Amino acid sequence: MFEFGALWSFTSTTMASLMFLWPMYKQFVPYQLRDYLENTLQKYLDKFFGNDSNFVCIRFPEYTGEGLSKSRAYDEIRNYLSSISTARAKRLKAKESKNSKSLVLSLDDNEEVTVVFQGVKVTWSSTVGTKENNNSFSNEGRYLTLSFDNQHREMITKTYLDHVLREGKEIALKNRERKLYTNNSGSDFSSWREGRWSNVPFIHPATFETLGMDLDKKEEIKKDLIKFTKGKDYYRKVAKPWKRGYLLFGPPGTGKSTMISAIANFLEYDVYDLELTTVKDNAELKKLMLDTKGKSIVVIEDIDCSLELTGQRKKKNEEDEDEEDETKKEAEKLLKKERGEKESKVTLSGLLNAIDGLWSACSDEKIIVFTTNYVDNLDPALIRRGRMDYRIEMSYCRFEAFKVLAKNYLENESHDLYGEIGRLLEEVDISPADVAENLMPKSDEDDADICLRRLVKSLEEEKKKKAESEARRKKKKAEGKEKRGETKQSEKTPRKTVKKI
Ligand SMILES: Nc1ncnc2c1ncn2[C@@H]1O[C@H](COP(=O)(O)OP(=O)(O)OP(=O)(O)O)[C@@H](O)[C@H]1O
Ligand SMILES: [Mg+2]
Repeated sequence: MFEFGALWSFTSTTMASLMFLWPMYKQFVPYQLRDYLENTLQKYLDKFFGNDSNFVCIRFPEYTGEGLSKSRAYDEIRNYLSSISTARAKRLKAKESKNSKSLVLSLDDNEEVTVVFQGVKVTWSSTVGTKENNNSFSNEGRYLTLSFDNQHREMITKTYLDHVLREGKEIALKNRERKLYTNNSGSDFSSWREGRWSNVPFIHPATFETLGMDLDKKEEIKKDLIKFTKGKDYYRKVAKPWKRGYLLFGPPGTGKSTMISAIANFLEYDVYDLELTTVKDNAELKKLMLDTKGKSIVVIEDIDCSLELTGQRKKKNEEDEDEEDETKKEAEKLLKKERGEKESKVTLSGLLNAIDGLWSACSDEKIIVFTTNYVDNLDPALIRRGRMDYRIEMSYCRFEAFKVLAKNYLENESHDLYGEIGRLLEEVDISPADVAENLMPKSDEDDADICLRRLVKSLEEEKKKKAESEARRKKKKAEGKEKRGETKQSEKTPRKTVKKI
């Protein structure tokens, strides 16, 4: 009885002291010493209970063994842990993201978090090495440790670690600052310093919601894009590189460039704006393409003006018509030579190879976009299916597109003038850019009513112009007919005379 009482009083005193001392220990003992003490204690306890063979630890140092290069695996695991820690860890570390959009939370140093994966419990801990080796030159500076029961070794080292790295990579892609790249010209001084592409943050605000176009067409495009992004296995199955070509064509100001930004924002892709005229030759073009990363859009704007990509295949009779143009182009070439500018030697076949030659399988998930005002001017080989898989015609502004623009610019969804505007838009070909210009308030006094009236006025003017030009065209045609009639008559007369003779 006495012994039980003594044991009880010893246990309760020890527990009370521990409860009292624990917070002080946590607060006052430096974490390096705590780390050491806890690890040693753990080792003895494991030995005592015969547990030491059951636990496996994998250490992931921040720096790789090779000099100062940062370990990619460490970064990916940290990304993976950031979302888990935010929900579960007691101590977190906050850092401002690169684009300062938000704070990024991660597991604090010397803190741990437990994760259950497929029913198996694993523990991640984040450690800062001891003082002697805690410097930037040491591989032991900071590291993450994964510990788990030995019986799950196979599953954790294969399935779970794969899952962690994949998730980490995806999180990094989501959090990254998106870029707009442009190619440096070969002769540019900066090209060898900065690489083939220069970049700036991509911050264009266009989205599919703000894009004025036929709603069904918009939905169709979005569906196609989503299908593409989920198509990794499909493309592998059909043995095709994971890429898709879009051809955007239509008159100026109909939203082709805006559509590219909307696609980039929708898919969260980078954009490579390729200026073909500054690419020296086919070899450089190939290198540029090889230097692009996945999850990106490679854009060649105004492809019909970029290079003479149709020249070699022109029919004979067209060549005569273009003789005058040729002379002009020759003069321009000479002028360029005099100025020391280099002529691009990229050819159609070079471009075709760069788009879907062997290189295209080198990086995944890439969209190639061509834009043009004159689709008929392009060589059929350049825009055949398989190369340009999806053709999108950006057309003049009709009522549905107008409603989107009115909502964007005026925050207006209905008005008495909508009926009249709808009718006029069916009769007149006006670009969304022109409609947008009319809808944009020019002063603080400009309200929706004033802007819509201004639009009606310019639509009516367009209608009048169209009627006038139609009348002129008809008149010309009639005059032409008349002339031809006269000529024929005058041609016929001598023939008849000849016959008579
Ligand atoms: N469909 C549209 N929806 C919303 N805004 C548009 C649309 N089309 C044009 N705009 C507006 O007009 C401006 C010019 O459009 P954009 O540059 O996209 O036309 P584009 O078709 O690329 O013209 P170009 O053939 O001359 O390059 C844009 O900044 C945008 O504000
Ligand atoms: Mg454009």
